[in-house]
Amino acid sequence: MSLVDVNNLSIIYGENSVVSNVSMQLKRGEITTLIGPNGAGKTTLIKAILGLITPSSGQISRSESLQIGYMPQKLHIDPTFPLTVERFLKTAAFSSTQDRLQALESVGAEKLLKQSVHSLSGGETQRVMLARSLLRKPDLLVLDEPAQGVDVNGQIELYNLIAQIRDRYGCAVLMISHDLHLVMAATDQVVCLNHHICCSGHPAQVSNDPSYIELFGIPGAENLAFYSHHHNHQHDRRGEIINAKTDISEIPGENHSSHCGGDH
Ligand SMILES: Nc1ncnc2c1ncn2[C@@H]1O[C@H](COP(=O)(O)OP(=O)(O)OP(=O)(O)O)[C@@H](O)[C@H]1O
Repeated sequence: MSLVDVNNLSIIYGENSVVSNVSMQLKRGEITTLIGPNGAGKTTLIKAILGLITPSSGQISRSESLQIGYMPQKLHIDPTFPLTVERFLKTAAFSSTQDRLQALESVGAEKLLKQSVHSLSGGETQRVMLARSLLRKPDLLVLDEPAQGVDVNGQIELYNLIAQIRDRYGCAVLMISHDLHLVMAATDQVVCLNHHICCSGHPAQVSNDPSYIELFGIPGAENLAFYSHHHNHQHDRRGEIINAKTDISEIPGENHSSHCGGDH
């Protein structure tokens, strides 16, 4: 059974159709990644799922007493405001010392408890924000570009960590990412959004193809996978559909944008 069921959702701002006819399901134990170009409507869709935006049409059904943990894109804290990680965690939800330590321990950051949030590295900040979102013991964890400001090695660690959290808490995870290839390391369902859903699918078998590893020659290349999907249209630069075609299956190593014609 789904935790969240999105049905024919559309969100229109003025004359701008930002999210158009989107249907998707979020299930316990599954990691879903939203990919798509800037301005494609990813954050808007997430806000609607969080209940922060009323859809123009369509429905979002949430399972009863659904607990959602949300990790925003950025931490906005006045740099002159003294704040330890412990105090920052206390602002999230009612939690005991043990809860806070356990959340930090889940993200491998227990040693940061007494440290100032202003002195954290990019990767440490993301871990602490992740720990904060875990304090509500969420059924659904929503992460808006969790790997922002984290270097490539840190990103691989972060995605592995998210997969571990999914296993440990048994929650569903919905995240936005711009890095298709790294995200493949820890995703069950990929949804490619360009206002409407262009394509969606499961990551396929991890590729051992030498040319694939050569193409993405980074640490953790063995984690890279590709996914297959059908894409039956092209977009112009603004994301408008300009040419509906018969189904095309992507092949390993082929660039998604070669089919899309858009810049995603
Ligand atoms: N409250 C609003 N009123 C009017 N337009 C909005 C509003 N919120 C978002 N938009 C517009 O909707 C479009 C989609 O924005 P959104 O932030 O959802 O995109 P995104 O896919 O998350 O982009 P990015 O990858 O750049 O973060 C943008 O053109 C944005 O300007």
